[in-house]
Parts: sequence; structure tokens; C-alpha cells
Amino acid sequence: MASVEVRSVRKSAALRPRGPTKVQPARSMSLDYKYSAARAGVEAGPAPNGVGRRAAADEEEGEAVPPEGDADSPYSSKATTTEEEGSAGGGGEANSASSAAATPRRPSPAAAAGPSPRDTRWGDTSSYGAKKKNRVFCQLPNGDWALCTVITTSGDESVLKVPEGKVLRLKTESLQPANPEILDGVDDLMQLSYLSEPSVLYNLQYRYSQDMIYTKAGPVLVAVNPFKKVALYGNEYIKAYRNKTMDSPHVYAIADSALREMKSDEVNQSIIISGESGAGKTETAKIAMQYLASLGGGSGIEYEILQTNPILEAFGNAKTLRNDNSSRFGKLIEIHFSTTGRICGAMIQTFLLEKSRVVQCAVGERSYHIFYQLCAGAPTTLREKLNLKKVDEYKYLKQSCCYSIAGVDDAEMFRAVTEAMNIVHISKEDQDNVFAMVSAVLWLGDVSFTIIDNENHVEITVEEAAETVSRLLGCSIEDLNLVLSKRHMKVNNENIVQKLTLTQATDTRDALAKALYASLFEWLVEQINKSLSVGKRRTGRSISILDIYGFESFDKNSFEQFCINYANERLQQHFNRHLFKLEQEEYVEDGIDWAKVEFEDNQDCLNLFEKVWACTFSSLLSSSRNHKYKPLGLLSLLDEESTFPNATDLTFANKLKQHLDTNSCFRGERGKAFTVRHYAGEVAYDTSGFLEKNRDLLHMDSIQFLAKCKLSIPQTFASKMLAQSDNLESIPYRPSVADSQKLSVAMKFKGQLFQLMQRLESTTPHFIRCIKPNNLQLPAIYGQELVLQQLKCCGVLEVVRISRSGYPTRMTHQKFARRYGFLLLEDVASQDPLSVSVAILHQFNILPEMYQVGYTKLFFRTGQVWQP
Ligand SMILES: Nc1ncnc2c1ncn2[C@@H]1O[C@H](COP(=O)(O)OP(=O)(O)OP(=O)(O)O)[C@@H](O)[C@H]1O
Repeated sequence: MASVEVRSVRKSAALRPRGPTKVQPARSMSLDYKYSAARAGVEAGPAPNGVGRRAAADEEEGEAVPPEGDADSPYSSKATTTEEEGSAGGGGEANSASSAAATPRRPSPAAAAGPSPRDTRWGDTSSYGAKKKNRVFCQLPNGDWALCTVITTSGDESVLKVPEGKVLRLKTESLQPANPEILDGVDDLMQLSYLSEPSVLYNLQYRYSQDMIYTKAGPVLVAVNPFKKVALYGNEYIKAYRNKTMDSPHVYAIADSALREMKSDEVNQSIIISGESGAGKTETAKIAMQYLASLGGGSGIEYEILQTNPILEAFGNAKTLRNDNSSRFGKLIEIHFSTTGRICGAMIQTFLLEKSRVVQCAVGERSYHIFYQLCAGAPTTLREKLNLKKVDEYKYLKQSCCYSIAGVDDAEMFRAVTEAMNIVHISKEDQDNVFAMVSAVLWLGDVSFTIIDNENHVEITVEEAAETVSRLLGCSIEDLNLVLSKRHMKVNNENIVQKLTLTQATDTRDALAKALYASLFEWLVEQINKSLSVGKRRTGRSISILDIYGFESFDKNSFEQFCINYANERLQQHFNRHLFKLEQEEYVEDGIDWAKVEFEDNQDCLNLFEKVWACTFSSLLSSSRNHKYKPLGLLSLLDEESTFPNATDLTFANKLKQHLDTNSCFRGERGKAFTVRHYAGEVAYDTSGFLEKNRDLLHMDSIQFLAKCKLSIPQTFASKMLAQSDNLESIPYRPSVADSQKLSVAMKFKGQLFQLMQRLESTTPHFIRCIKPNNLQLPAIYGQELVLQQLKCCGVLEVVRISRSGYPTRMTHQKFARRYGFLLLEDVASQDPLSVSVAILHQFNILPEMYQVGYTKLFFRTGQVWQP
């Protein structure tokens, strides 16, 4: 296969500092070969001209300094690189076994070793040339690209043979050249001679059809969801990647690089997994965890870490129209390692659980799995204790008319979840409490109201639902009635009690159900973290795996999509910074010849979301501090509007139009809508429900109600909520609004994202982009348009373009001289490291286009330096 052959070329082309290396015949210009030749006493050829361009005598250790972010940026502190920090995006290919396959096309040293089957294919260049010219991509009427053969060309038209033997006549200019057959299915897109959209699509499809779901795109791993079991995992594969007997692109290879780099560079690592809903992020995260657990296991804690998955999935995943097991929260799992490289603990952070699903979900979707699992799998005693009914008898679950998932046994899953809870040391008593809360949430949805006067005021109806809720929470029926039908208010410093109408009471009930469930989820994560905490054994070395919701654009986009897409802008910025910005800045700072490659920067869109306050000229003249600034970003405008008691979703939409209409990433739409130009495309948001969801108010009465419950778990939830409301005082610019119990959802999320980015900034990132090949969740269907749109969204094509033209491997002159100086024929002990580096390059006749000499470092094209 082409990929294997190219790989072997790459391996022999790399510079190997130690260990036995096969002697290659002369003529090769690669450092690896030269190293081998030198060891074997083979004379190297003459030095090429032009080596050492722009070399400078500054020999100090270089530190890449990113540009200072603005004050509102999570990147305000300097990111540092270690001496050997490898390729673009850290995970880079120079450091990764599989990724190093990305060798630019060049004369192969293997070619000199005599003809191989591959060489004979290349031997007859005339027929090859003719064939190559004949292979083209043409666009079919349905928009798909097809690989076809040119039969004849006359004038500006060509006659083509398309797959399935059909013949088409098309304008020659509409055709795109195809790569030679030898490049079909290469395992790194960087190897494609023509990097056009159809070539990339074809290459991924070619591989996908043979269950090769992983492909490198320079430093990024692309994973196409197979929607079926593929024979790529398990102990044999883990062993093969660990021993490096297998190096085709794989999540294992990425996890392996992360592990190795963490140990060798002593820098924390991150594996950042992104993609649309259903693209395979969670599965990919689990596969990475499996590899790390296998290599770093031993103490048993790795098994506990793996067992957090069924728990988090039960409580945080749900069936949606796009994915039967969709994570409705973002997750970062930080796996800690001891000094000997063994896993010694973990820490999980979750982001923005979709609370609204608890009380409302679309037809054909389900609420959180645990509701169905509990009802299906609870043993009789528990069932009686919790007064469980069938799922189709609960109002919250009934509304979507969807109770089961094809091929999933909820009762069996319940057993797996309780088993996992045992493994992560959640006590039997705590488990009972957890399930009591789950049941209480379900029963809350069934609490109904009786209208008691002609102003539509209500009281709860005392029946099975209300009685069960009060028993499960440990409160009296009176207290439950009070919290759901009345509200304490302070008006002009006087305490008054307001009766609630049916709508207000229903909203209060649903808000309580959502808060209970979200608190339960948070509490569970805390318990898991306690169980996995590393305590004294902590060394500070870790690999973090980020599995966060991908960019979403539906027919109707609401507050949830707004937050999710904002998170994706942040992540895209991180991706851009590491793969485009920092990379190119380092070239410029080190003074190498480099023509800047443009890329789609999403800074403007991020500013649209995040810009906090702008100073206005008129306000500068005012002495009042509050008048000096006005909120300017979507988030701060939303936050400000959320604090006005009379504000509505329409006033919010109008405010956006008034302040942001000149912003190129924003467009006001009719009524309550607005459009944002995201890096991944335009999304129209409907502001209906924005303010309420952002305020996410749980009235103080509800918190006090939970605090009064006899069971300890609702009391714990209440203390947590009260603590959050106390924290409000410390938030600058937060207008004081009597009803606000806590920070708005958007602001809290922004804070979480900033912290996340700061954490990720201190790691070497490894990026995995998951691709969903069809919307049907079925195997063997590859929708070109869908795939292309995702590749564009996540900048895969740009990464390949930039990586191909860049120098992903670098090494300081000191390190290079130390490592390879002994190969020099002359004694260089007294020379400076830069001179030694240049001398090595000269002596071994390295092709000038394969490297650049910077002030502090040498920069190499892919595959020129082999890194153990
Ligand atoms: N490597 C794989 N092998 C086999 N099946 C897979 C693989 N990756 C994903 N799948 C299938 O695709 C489904 C969706 O994957 P997953 O839940 O990981 O998507 P996701 O990107 O995390 O989606 P969401 O954002 O909705 O949580 C899985 O339930 C599984 O059936």
C-alpha cells in the first residue's frame, strides 16, 4: 500500500541520533542517511550552496513568546516552550510516530537502493504521465465529486468516463486534477500532490471504505466515524502502538505521543477532541483513555477512571435526533501521572449541562439516560422505595414520545451504572440518595396544581405525585405547597408574600426540577473527583482529554447553541494559535525566511462575543465612573439586559442591533433574531428565551426550601447554591438586582472557558477532529458535502496547507550541536553551537530546502529529524 511505502521512506529519511541504523547507499541527502553513512564510514557528498541562510550569532536559548492578549484574554500570560518543543501544535508530527509519515515529496533514499515494486510502477514515466493526465475529478449533477478518466478532449470540452461506466461531456475547465494512483489512500493528507477539496474527500473516502478511519492532516488526526465496530482496538493494537510496530494514524498513536512527550519534555499534555454532535468525540476520548490506562496502569486507579464513563454518560447523555448517546455537557478529564509514568489519579471538570432537557425535550429525543435506566432496572425494593412507575407514565418523559433506543437495554445499563458507582466508591447509601433525587425530579413533573381563585392563583394538588416528592426530599406537603404556590418578596423594605398563578407555579416547579438535577450532576462529579483525587502522590504531570460539544447550526438556534458556538470560537482560537499563529510568529522571531501564510482568524468573532466595555468619548468627559464604559460584546449586552426587570427577548434583540450593527461579524434580523458570522459559517439565533435561560433564576424560596429538607443531599445542594450567590458580591460591574442568586449562565460559562483555556495553554496540545460521514448514524455511507463542510469548519485543509509549507520540527543550536556534533570530522569543541549546527548541515549535505537556520534554532521540514 502506498502509505506503508511512503512511511518507510520517511523513516529512513529521519535523522537518528542513537542506536544502530541500516546503512543506506550514497546519494541520499537526508540527515538520517548521512548519520548512518557516517557511522558506517561512507563518505558524504559535497556541501550544497546556500546552507546557513540568515544565520545569526545569537546563541541564547530561544523562548517563543506569544503576542500579548488583550486584558480580556485568557492568554494574558506568556506561553513558554521547552527546548525541544516540537512541531506546530505540539503534538506535532515530528514527535509522533505516525504523524512523521508526513514527508514532503522528495527523492527517496530508498530509490537508490535498487528497484522495488513501487519503483517499477514509477519507472515507465511516459505511460504514468499519460495516466496522470487522464485522472481527474469532475462534479456530478448531485454536487459530489467523482474520480473519472478523460477519454478525449476537444476544444474546451472533455469526454469523461465516470464510475459505473457512464460517459459525460463536461467543460474541461470544470475538472480538477487528481493525484496519481500511488497516492490513493495516503495516511497523511500532507502527502497529496494536489490538495484540492475533491482530492482530500476522495482520500478520506478511500480509506473509510477500507475501515481506515484515521488519517493525519499534518499535525491533526482526522477520525471519520465508522458507525460500526472496527477491528482497530484492544490489547494487540495497544501493544503494537506501544512497541511502535504499527504507526498508521490512530488515537492510540496520539495518546502514545502525549505520554512520551509528557515524560521526555516534562510538559503537561492535552488531547483536544472536537467535532459535531455524533461525530465520535466521546468514543474517541474513551479510546484515548483506554490506551493511557493500559500503558500507565498498574495501581488499579486506571480502572476507576474508565468506570467514570458509564456514570457520566448515564447522567449527562441523552438520545437526540443526531446521536443516540449524545453528551449534553462538555468534559475535561485530567489524568495525573506519577514520576514513574504511572496513573495516580484524575480530575474531571464538566461544562454547561443542558438543564432544559430535564423538563422539556423534542419529539423523538429522550431526557437523560438515567431516568429510563432507573425505571427499567431498579430492583423491586428500590422500585417500591422510590415509588417508580413506567417511563411512559411520567409527564416529563412522555412529552417526546420516545422511551427506548434501538439496541440498548436500559435495565442492563442500570446495572452497569451501579457497578461503576461501586467501583468509584460511591457508597450504597449515597447511591440510594442519588436515585431518590432522580425519582423526585420525575415525580416533580407530575405535581399538578388546583386553581383556588378567579385570579388564577394556585395550590398544589395533594395526590400521589406531591406526596412522593415530599417523602423523597424529606419535606412536608405544606412546605412543598408553599414553595410552589407562593413567593416571598421585598417591596420598599417590607416583606410580602405573593400568590403564584398557574404559569408562575409551573415555572417554579420546573426550575426546581432543573436545579435539583443539575445539582445532582455536579455533586456526582464531585464525588467521583474525591474518589480519583491524587492527594499526596500528585506530581503535577498530567494529560488532559477535552471532549466538548461541537459547533451547532440548526433551523432554530437558541441560547444553548449560542453558548456552544461561543465555546467553539474559543477552541478554534486555541487551535489557530497553536497551529498557525504561534508557529508563524516563531519563524519570524527566529529570523528565518518565511512568507506569511494567511489563515482564517476568528479573533473578530471572539471579540463580538467577549468585548466587555468600551470607552466612549462623551463618557470620558463625564466624571461618573459608570458612564465611562458601555458593554459592547454579545455576552455583556446579554448580561446587562438580563438584569433589567422589564427587559424582554425583543428589547435584548433590539439592543444588539443598536450596539453591534456596524460589527462585520454581526447582522441584525427581523424581530427577535440576529445572525453571527462564525468561523464555521453563519448562524441565525432566535433570542426567544435568552434572558430567562441566562438568568436561570432559582428563587431564594426554593433554595431555602431545599435547605430545610430532612435529607442531607438536598441540603448540600442548597448550601452550594447559597455559596454561589455569596460569590456574587465579588463580581465587578455586576448591577445589584434583588432577585439574582448567582452569576448569569453566560458569564459563568465565559469564566469556565477562560480557566479552561489557561489550563490548556500550559499544555502541549494534540488535536483530533472527528468527522460524521452521514446524519443517519449508519456505516458505509459517506456524504461528501457533509464531510467537506466539517473539514472546512475545523480548518483541516488550512492546517495541511500551512504544515506542508512550514518547518514543524525544530531544535535549538545547543541541543542539535550536542546531539550530532560528534559526527563532525573536525574537532569543534571550541566553536559556538550555531557554527557547529551549520557545520553538521554542511558536512552532511542536507538539502537546503529541507531546513532553515534561525537565530536560536534550526527548523526542519517534516521527517528530517527523527525524534525518539
Ligand atoms: N471509533 C468508533 N468505532 C465505532 N463506533 C463509533 C466510533 N466512534 C463513534 N462511534 C459511534 O458513533 C456514535 C456517536 O459517537 P459519540 O457519542 O462519541 O459522538 P459525539 O461526537 O461525542 O457526539 P455528541 O457531541 O452528541 O456527544 C457512538 O455511539 C458509536 O455508535
